Amino acid sequence: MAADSRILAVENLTVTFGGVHALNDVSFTLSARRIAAVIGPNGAGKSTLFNCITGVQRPTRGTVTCGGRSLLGQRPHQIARQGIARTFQNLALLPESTVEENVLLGRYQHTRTGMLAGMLRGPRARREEREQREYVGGILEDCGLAPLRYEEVRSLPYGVRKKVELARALVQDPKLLLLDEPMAGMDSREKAELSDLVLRYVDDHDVNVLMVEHDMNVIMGLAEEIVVLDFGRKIAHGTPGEVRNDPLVIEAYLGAEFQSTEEDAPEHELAQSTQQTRQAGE
Ligand SMILES: Nc1ncnc2c1ncn2[C@@H]1O[C@H](COP(=O)(O)OP(=O)(O)OP(=O)(O)O)[C@@H](O)[C@H]1O
Repeated sequence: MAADSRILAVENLTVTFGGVHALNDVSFTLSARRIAAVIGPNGAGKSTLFNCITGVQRPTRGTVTCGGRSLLGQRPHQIARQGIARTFQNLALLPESTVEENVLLGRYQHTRTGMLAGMLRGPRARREEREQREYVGGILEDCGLAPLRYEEVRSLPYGVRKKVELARALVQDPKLLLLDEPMAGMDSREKAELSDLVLRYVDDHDVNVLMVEHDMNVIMGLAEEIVVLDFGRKIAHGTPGEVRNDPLVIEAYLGAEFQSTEEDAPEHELAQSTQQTRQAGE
């Protein structure tokens, strides 16, 4: 085992904007479990947490380490190179480029030939470009996007664009994948498809996922571990069963709807379908 195998450790993380504590002394460690979630009401600090992990936001105080290595002071592209990939709450795609072109952008840190060689299109650059397109083709296939490879992103429905953004994160071959509201704006069929895709990907790759998502059916079906934020503070961290029965979480966010009597028994259609997929893969 490596000296520090913890995939992500957040310690005393604090971010202050003027008088507002977007994050207030938040600490947690993700380790063995593969899919984790951060939940909480609007303004709880979820996006700020993602911004700190990806180097977009410098914390006022505290540390973030991945695999034992501090991420503080690193630029977003340096953090991406360490295997941390992210999707955004609001799509960050190039609408006038094709699906393939958008997803290829995710491969840039895996290319060896530089920009100049690429522009001059020497044989090495051409070979590398072919390899990258093949790699991207495989992920597009996995994501069900292969038939749309040469379509411009702006012509696609919102749910499909969310998938394109996920594909762009997956081609980075990340060890930590941060998904910021990946299911927002999707219908229940699209959510079930995307949940299955995430589960399959996690089963087939050495990757940990941390997601922010408001749909509790999705969270309860996918996450093995949940961190709950409220007004910038961590109010709970545990399994779905623990979190949904936590009085603080019920009061701040969930209400009584997700309370359960039977640990880890999914009550919802999507949770059942994703759990079945997971069991089938075991
Ligand atoms: N750049 C900023 N400047 C000032 N305040 C900010 C900034 N970014 C976030 N905040 C504030 O910090 C708090 C946490 O915001 P954040 O976006 O992290 O919450 P969130 O949990 O992601 O919310 P949502 O679920 O609505 O996306 C909020 O009060 C927000 O208004």
